[in-house]
Amino acid sequence: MNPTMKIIGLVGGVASGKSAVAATFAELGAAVLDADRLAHATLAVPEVRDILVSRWGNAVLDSHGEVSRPAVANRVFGDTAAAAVERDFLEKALHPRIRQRVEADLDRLAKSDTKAAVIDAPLLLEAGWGELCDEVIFVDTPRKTRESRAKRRNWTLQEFTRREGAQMPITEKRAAASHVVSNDGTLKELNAEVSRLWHELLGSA
Ligand SMILES: CC(C)(COP(=O)(O)OP(=O)(O)OC[C@H]1O[C@@H](n2cnc3c(N)ncnc32)[C@H](O)[C@@H]1O)[C@@H](O)C(=O)NCCC(=O)NCCS
Ligand SMILES: Nc1ncnc2c1ncn2[C@@H]1O[C@H](COP(=O)(O)OP(=O)(O)OP(=O)(O)O)[C@@H](O)[C@H]1O
Repeated sequence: MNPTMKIIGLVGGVASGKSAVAATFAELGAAVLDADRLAHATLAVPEVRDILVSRWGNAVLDSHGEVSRPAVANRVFGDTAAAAVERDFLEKALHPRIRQRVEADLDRLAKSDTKAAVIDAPLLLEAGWGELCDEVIFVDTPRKTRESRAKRRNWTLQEFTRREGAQMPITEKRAAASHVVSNDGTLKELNAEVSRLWHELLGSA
């Protein structure tokens, strides 16, 4: 057993750089649990696919019969009450299953000599997973910088705004965090800041 393993959650706005921070923690020796990837794997579970088809029909499947993420995104993001209802449905189907996977990974890691596990989950606080964490780091990046970085994903400003609007307000995420990392500079500067924080959190462990 490894009772000293630290569990670190990452929060921040859309395209704030949570995955970039997680990548630096991984280089320093942390294990990273990527909730977006776990969500994608969960969408591929047949039972989940059937739940989504029962609500949205076959239009939500791609030509291979797999759940089409763009089709789902179109139904759940948006500032209408109807989109919020569909998003709630999706999250009720996915979040308990993703959490199970996160907890199973944490149990496995706690039995290894891993010093820290990092949970990279855009909805960490909204989903109530903050309670799994010893520390929560807010990745602080101005909105304009995030918008321009999100363009590299071929997201329009509208797509950015739709997703950001479906999340907890930035000020609340920041207030809930135990630490803040600024990501308005270069990746090199970010790496240096994350390294400093790693040593602060883990000491000589
Ligand atoms: C809606 C889906 C199919 C869209 O897939 P797509 O490939 O376009 O986006 P991807 O999953 O890579 O997410 C990219 C970003 O969108 C935002 N986002 C994703 N899901 C949500 C959500 N439910 N609410 C608000 N923002 C979200 C996050 O900032 C995330 O980092 C997918 O995001 C999904 O299944 N979401 C529900 C599960 C979930 O809540 N995931 C977040 C991790 S817990
Ligand atoms: N300091 C930086 N300088 C330049 N590009 C950066 C920097 N930090 C992150 N990026 C880039 O910005 C984009 C968004 O970063 P990243 O994917 O880490 O954000 P995220 O918070 O995980 O996003 P989301 O939760 O929306 O998926 C990526 O293309 C990443 O390479």
